[in-house]
Amino acid sequence: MEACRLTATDIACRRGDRILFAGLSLALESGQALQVAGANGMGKSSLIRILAGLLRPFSGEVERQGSIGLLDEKPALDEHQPLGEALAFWSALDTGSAPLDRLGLAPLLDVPVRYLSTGQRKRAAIARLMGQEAQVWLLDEPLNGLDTDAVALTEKLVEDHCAAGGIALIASHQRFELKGMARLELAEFAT
Ligand SMILES: Nc1ncnc2c1ncn2[C@@H]1O[C@H](COP(=O)(O)OP(=O)(O)OP(=O)(O)O)[C@@H](O)[C@H]1O
Repeated sequence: MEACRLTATDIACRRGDRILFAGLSLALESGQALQVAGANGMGKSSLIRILAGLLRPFSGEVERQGSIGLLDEKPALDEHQPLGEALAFWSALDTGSAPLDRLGLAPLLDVPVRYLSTGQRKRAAIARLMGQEAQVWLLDEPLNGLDTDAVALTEKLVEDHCAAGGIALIASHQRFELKGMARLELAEFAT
């Protein structure tokens, strides 16, 4: 994997008329992972969106080197299509292949996306992320709805991604097991 980098310098986030956090800086290089922790409403999803380039920071700068893969609560999969076809739309464009068997999705390919359970939906979103082969993973609550086996698998996939030279930033209030992962407490930047 080509070298990648994600930096945020002195960023602040405004939502409505509130500044949620300010003075936040981070720098991630190839192979590194960071967990962003914080209570509900602290601004974890907003930070992920700023880092992804989907939301402008109120102040400060973000620099990205490498392709971005975003996993959030809205998988970009057509709700009206069977899972297999919804994933096939992306696999025609993506470079990688999704590990459908490992993610327990193989028996679900005929099921319309809208009928998938919360955990199945999350697994499908992870499958798409894997197929995308992006260098920088921005994961918003990646463990939500997953059972114990799927949690362990997701942690392993992130570990492998970083071992291959990728970056992972994980916004979650849940514990995410990854050796050597740094942790950022959003509360320390709350205004
Ligand atoms: N478009 C918006 N306009 C105004 N306020 C917003 C907007 N989007 C989010 N907010 C507010 O910004 C705050 C932070 O939201 P955000 O989703 O980033 O928090 P979070 O830490 O991810 O929360 P959770 O753990 O509950 O998912 C919340 O108070 C939310 O209501």
